Amino acid sequence: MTSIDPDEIAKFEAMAAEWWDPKGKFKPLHMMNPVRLDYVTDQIAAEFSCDRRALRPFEGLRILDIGCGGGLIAEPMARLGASVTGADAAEGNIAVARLHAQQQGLEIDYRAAAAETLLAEGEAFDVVLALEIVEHVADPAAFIRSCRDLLRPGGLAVVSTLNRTARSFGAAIVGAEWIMRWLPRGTHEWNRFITPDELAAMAEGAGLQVVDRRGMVFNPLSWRWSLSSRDLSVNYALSARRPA
Ligand SMILES: C[S@@+](CC[C@H](N)C(=O)[O-])C[C@H]1O[C@@H](n2cnc3c(N)ncnc32)[C@H](O)[C@@H]1O
Ligand SMILES: [Mg+2]
Repeated sequence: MTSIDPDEIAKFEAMAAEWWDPKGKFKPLHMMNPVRLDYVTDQIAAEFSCDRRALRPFEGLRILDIGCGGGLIAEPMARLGASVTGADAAEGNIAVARLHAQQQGLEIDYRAAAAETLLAEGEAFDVVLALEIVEHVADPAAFIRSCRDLLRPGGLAVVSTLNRTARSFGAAIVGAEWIMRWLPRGTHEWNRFITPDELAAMAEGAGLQVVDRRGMVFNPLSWRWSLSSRDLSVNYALSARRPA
């Protein structure tokens, strides 16, 4: 089994140099990053009863960021004290991520690998982050099962992706690719987007307990992102626990 879809990896290889350019092709991820980080941090802190006021609240936690890209989330996780492994199937991304972490003086274990490769190596983590990757893998349900297997019992998975709605077509394809041209045309394929119910069913099918679902909403008037428990129509995240 491989979760790798070669055409998808090629798209990301071609954009690798732009990961840390906030005005480049990953502008949407940079814009969304603070709100995403808030969500991920809250979920992890709640699940593992971390002391949010501590200097390094995630000290002692082993976090895997699967499909880490340039490390936009792996880096803040390391700053919060976690021991972070970042894996991506695109080697160019890993080269960029390694160099950037080094420049920041951060120690992150970066690997050019898919989830299955880490599994074969017998790795297990307290937290698996799979942000904006399920819509790019070959078989999302099988990928979620690999994420489960990479969690130790009692571990937490946080998955974020795009819902498959008329609004997500308008925002992610027409808005971000055709009008704003933030992303090259064809970066996203709408029919690969996954609804929250479908993602929850995949998680439950893998034996995970869904603990939270949250929308990440962009307001074009204030140009701001916020979290919402009601509006999951475009971007959203789901957290699920592997039972102990
Ligand atoms: C949209 S990017 C998201 C990057 C990062 N998670 C973030 O949100 O900032 C998706 C990433 O997943 C990677 N990817 C796609 N399929 C993968 C697979 N099967 N195994 C590992 N990485 C994969 C791509 O190379 C790309 O870097
Ligand atoms: Mg995406």
